[in-house]
Amino acid sequence: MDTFSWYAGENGANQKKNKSVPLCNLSNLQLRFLCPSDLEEVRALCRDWFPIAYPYAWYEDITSNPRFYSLAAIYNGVIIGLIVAEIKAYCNLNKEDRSILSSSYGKSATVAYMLSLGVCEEHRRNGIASLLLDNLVSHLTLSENRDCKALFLHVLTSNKPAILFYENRNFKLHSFLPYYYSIKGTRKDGFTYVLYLNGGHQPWAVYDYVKHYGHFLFRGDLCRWVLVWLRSALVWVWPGMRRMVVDNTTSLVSQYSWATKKNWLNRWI
Ligand SMILES: CC(=O)SCCNC(=O)CCNC(=O)[C@H](O)C(C)(C)COP(=O)(O)OP(=O)(O)OC[C@H]1O[C@@H](n2cnc3c(N)ncnc32)[C@H](O)[C@@H]1OP(=O)(O)O
Repeated sequence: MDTFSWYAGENGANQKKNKSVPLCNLSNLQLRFLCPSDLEEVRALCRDWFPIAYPYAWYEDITSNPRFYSLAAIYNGVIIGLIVAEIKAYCNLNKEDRSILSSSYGKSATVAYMLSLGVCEEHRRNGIASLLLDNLVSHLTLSENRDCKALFLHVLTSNKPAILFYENRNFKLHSFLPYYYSIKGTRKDGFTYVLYLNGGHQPWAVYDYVKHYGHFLFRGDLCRWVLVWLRSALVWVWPGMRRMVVDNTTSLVSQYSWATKKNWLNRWI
């Protein structure tokens, strides 16, 4: 049976140094949605995994309300991991989360918020969180969820294993949230991480506009459009010019395209 050594991160409470633990056999692992009878088991796990105390109503919600995508990994009949997410209308997001998505998606856009992801300590670094996340992402990329443009979450800046996990899974750091959490009366900083889905992207910055329109100009589209527009204007002013203008602009356009391509080839080959 394979073994591994725990990584010693800064957040030492959850990790054991150089302790070998057995990998669980993924073929004995089952995935199923949470149900109301899981409430106490889930509550005990979350108390163990997270420093934040959730109210009882939160556990009732995630174990019974179909609005939540609450998926559990079960091993030998016991919950060893779970992921909880919710799809929200973009316009209902809190102020600090609004900058996640470009406003160009309009009012129909939705985003998924990951409330929780956790795996029992003895089963970590075994691909279980990845499996749960893959399931969630598959669900969010179904055609019925194509309006869902991003999956985002908040994480404590001190939670190195989780940050490494999300970065390893292509989440991008979106923002720093100073004093976002209140843990046992102490304020702690958070990060927002985002994974864009279904063609979603963040609002464009100056660099993105320069890149987009630079590419547009380089392709010569703008130049071609100006020539076509000039041709139409001339033909409208003086219909007798038609034959001459059409011939000249056609050759101009093709000369321009060839010159651009040649320039490109000279520069890069
Ligand atoms: C929205 C939120 O809930 S944020 C809070 C996240 N949850 C928690 O902090 C609860 C406590 N932590 C955990 O439950 C787990 O450590 C999790 C959920 C962060 C990761 O679960 P795991 O099942 O261990 O993840 P998985 O095995 O799929 O890890 C995949 C990758 O994540 C990264 N990773 C995960 N844990 C670590 C770690 N301790 N050290 C370094 N990298 C890590 C690695 O890149 C790893 O790939 P590798 O094993 O090939 O190096």
